[in-house]
Amino acid sequence: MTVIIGLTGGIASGKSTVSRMLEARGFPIIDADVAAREAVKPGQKALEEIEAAFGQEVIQPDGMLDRAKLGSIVFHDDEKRKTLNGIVHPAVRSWMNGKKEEYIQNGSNTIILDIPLLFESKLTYMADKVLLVYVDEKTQLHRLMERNGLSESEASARIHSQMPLKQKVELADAVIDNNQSLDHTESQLADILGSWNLTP
Ligand SMILES: CC(C)(COP(=O)(O)OP(=O)(O)OC[C@H]1O[C@@H](n2cnc3c(N)ncnc32)[C@H](O)[C@@H]1O)[C@@H](O)C(=O)NCCC(=O)NCCS
Ligand SMILES: Nc1ncnc2c1ncn2[C@@H]1O[C@H](COP(=O)(O)OP(=O)(O)OP(=O)(O)O)[C@@H](O)[C@H]1O
Repeated sequence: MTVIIGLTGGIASGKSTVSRMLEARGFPIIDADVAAREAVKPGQKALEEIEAAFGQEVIQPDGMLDRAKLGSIVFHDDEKRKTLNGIVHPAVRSWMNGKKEEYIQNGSNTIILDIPLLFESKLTYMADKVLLVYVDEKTQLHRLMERNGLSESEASARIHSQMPLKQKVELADAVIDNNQSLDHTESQLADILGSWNLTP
């Protein structure tokens, strides 16, 4: 029976960092952010629905979604973010389920679902166990500003559009403290993989 692990956290808490460590150990990763980018490629229904809902201003001259523009709208407006989620999330779920079936067919023992909004979108039913990548808010803000070149207010708006990470700690089956070095993160990951007896 294939074990499904939900990998989650908050924006810039270190999910991709941990999923790269898992990938390096041979675990298949299904990334919701990748699914969300696939869903809004030119020609996809979701992109047409986004244009209908948000206007031409969020579409670049080359027909691609203007992610920065749309982000500047939805991370400051809960209702508009709900509209976007309603358009994109069904396509994300169906893409992830398709990939999951492929890996199950290929005989994977364990599949990692990297889902930033696992708790917010009530997707815990998709996972047998949930692994949270935790970081304190100050570090999260600094790393997000640094990585994305965002102002403090833009970064803070993104962080506060999600469930507080502290709240997610209580809901997860295991937590990786990603506040310190990458080695420290990796050694916690190794311990969890061992205690859960997970193989790729
Ligand atoms: C708003 C968009 C265009 C901004 O694109 P951008 O390239 O700046 O960010 P990217 O997609 O790489 O997401 C970065 C991180 O932002 C956070 N985030 C993204 N979307 C959301 C959302 N709707 N609500 C809360 N947090 C979000 C996640 O932590 C994600 O890992 C994009 O995030 C998007 O299409 N979001 C809607 C789809 C979605 O909810 N994706 C999250 C995974 S399911
Ligand atoms: N332990 C660490 N020490 C220092 N920097 C780190 C550590 N872990 C992650 N980072 C850096 O913090 C930033 C956010 O990490 P990462 O991209 O893995 O987060 P994420 O949760 O995948 O973000 P998103 O929600 O946007 O997908 C990156 O620039 C990454 O290199």
